[in-house]
Formats: sequence, structure tokens, C-alpha cells
Amino acid sequence: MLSVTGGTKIFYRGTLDERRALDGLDVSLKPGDFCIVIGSNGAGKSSFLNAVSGKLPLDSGRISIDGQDVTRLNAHRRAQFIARVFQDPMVGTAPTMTIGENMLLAELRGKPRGFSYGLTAARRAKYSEQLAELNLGLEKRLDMQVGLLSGGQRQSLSLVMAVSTRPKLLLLDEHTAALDPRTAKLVMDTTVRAVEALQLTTLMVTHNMEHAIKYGNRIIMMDAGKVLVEIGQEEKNGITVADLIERFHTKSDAIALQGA
Ligand SMILES: Nc1ncnc2c1ncn2[C@@H]1O[C@H](COP(=O)(O)OP(=O)(O)OP(=O)(O)O)[C@@H](O)[C@H]1O
Repeated sequence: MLSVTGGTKIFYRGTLDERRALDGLDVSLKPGDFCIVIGSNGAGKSSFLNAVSGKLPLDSGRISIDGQDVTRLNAHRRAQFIARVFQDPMVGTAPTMTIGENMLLAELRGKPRGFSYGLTAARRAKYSEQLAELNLGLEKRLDMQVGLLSGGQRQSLSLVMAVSTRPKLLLLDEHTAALDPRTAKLVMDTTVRAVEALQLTTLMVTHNMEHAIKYGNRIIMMDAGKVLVEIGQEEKNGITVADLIERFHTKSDAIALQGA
């Protein structure tokens, strides 16, 4: 489903500040995989997601999705089949537009111009149904400006918007890290329901080791721009937070300490 081979991205190449964000990264996901990506600060997790989404063009290597080579496809073109939710609830939604208009924007993302037929009654009914899943009452507030919602409500809306188009690949970049525990749980529950119901292939970056163990069917631990450890479903079933932390003997830590 997703295949990254030899993914390499070097910032400030050849200077004292050279940073190997991705260093020959090889990752392969099967359809329906819910893969948790962990690793210490600077390990390359966000760069990996940025490379997959097209935001960060690779220096070398190849990315294919569903058998299609997307290495040279820009982020806008990839948005037709990739959806992403970021850590900051303010990033994924347009504050001055209504909830309904934001849902429409998500539906039109990556579609050719002229596709829109406006916020029709049929669309409003569909959006209400999708929002009702969240149990936040947003389905009754389609005409409310998104800027008036709490951070948690906005992040929940971002998630519904992301999955509403049934993307081939869902990228979750620490999407619950900025939320209070109750809202984080609600967003995670919604995430799991959507991923299972739509059988979405998903990459989720997290620093939360309990989440890494509890959710998904695979764990990838990154370090210095490559995969350090891969943990499959079977091993994941018996693993503890202490086991995971034990494996964090990383090169990035050493690099960070040298730079401090
Ligand atoms: N735009 C950029 N310009 C320069 N260096 C960058 C850039 N983006 C990432 N890097 C460097 O690439 C390396 C990997 O960064 P990245 O943000 O992908 O790590 P991460 O695992 O997501 O870290 P964190 O957990 O702190 O978010 C780091 O050394 C970082 O400083």
C-alpha cells in the first residue's frame, strides 16, 4: 500500500549544520495497517510524514502509494488520496468559515476546479451524519463559525474532515498531544472507529507510549532518519511501556547532546 525506499532528505548539506532528517528510510505498509511511529525528538518522524504527504520533496529515494509512484507528485496532487491531521487544532480548519463550509472544503480537497455544487441539502444531511459520530453536538451547528469552537472540538472536526473523503492514507501527526485527557480520548476513540470502519491505512506519530501500545497493529521506532526497530502485532500484544522506553537508546539523543 505505502512503500518508501531509500528515502533521504538532508538539510544544509555539506555545512557544519548538516541535518540528515531522513537517511535511507525504508518503510512498507500493507492495506489497512494502522502503524504507530515513535522515536525521540529529531528522529525524523515529522519529516517522514512530510515526505509521504509531498510537503517535503526527497533528495533521493522513492515513494509509492497503492502501486503508483508518487515521488514526483506535489502535495496538492497527493491530497486527492492522503489526508492529514496535525497537532495544532488551529491548523486543520478555517476559523472564519462555518462547520458546514469546512466540511465542504474537505470534500473538495484535491478535486478539480468546478467540482463544487455548493452546500446543498444533501451535503448538509451527509455532514450532519458524519459529525453525529463525534457525540459533540456539532451536527446541529453546521452554520456556526469554526473559530467559536474549543480546541478539542476543532481537532475532532479536523479528524472528521480528514476521514470524510475516505483517503487511501491517513496521516496523524501527534494529533491528540495538545488536547486535555478527556478530549484526547474522545478524538482517539473516533480515530479508531473511523480507521476500522473505513479500513484506512494509517500512520500515527505519537510520543505517548501508552497510545503506541494500545492503538494500531504495528510500531515503527525511528532514529536518525531511519527505522531502528519494527514491532509487529504479535510482539506488540505483550509489550509494556517500560519495554518500549528501554529501546530508546538512540543516535539522535547523542547528536542532540553533542549540540547542547
Ligand atoms: N525545515 C528544516 N530545516 C532544517 N532542519 C530540519 C527541518 N526539518 C527538520 N529538520 C531536522 O531534521 C531532523 C528530523 O526532524 P523531524 O522534525 O522530522 O523530527 P521528529 O522526529 O519529528 O522530532 P519531534 O519529535 O521533535 O517532532 C532534525 O534534526 C531537525 O532539526
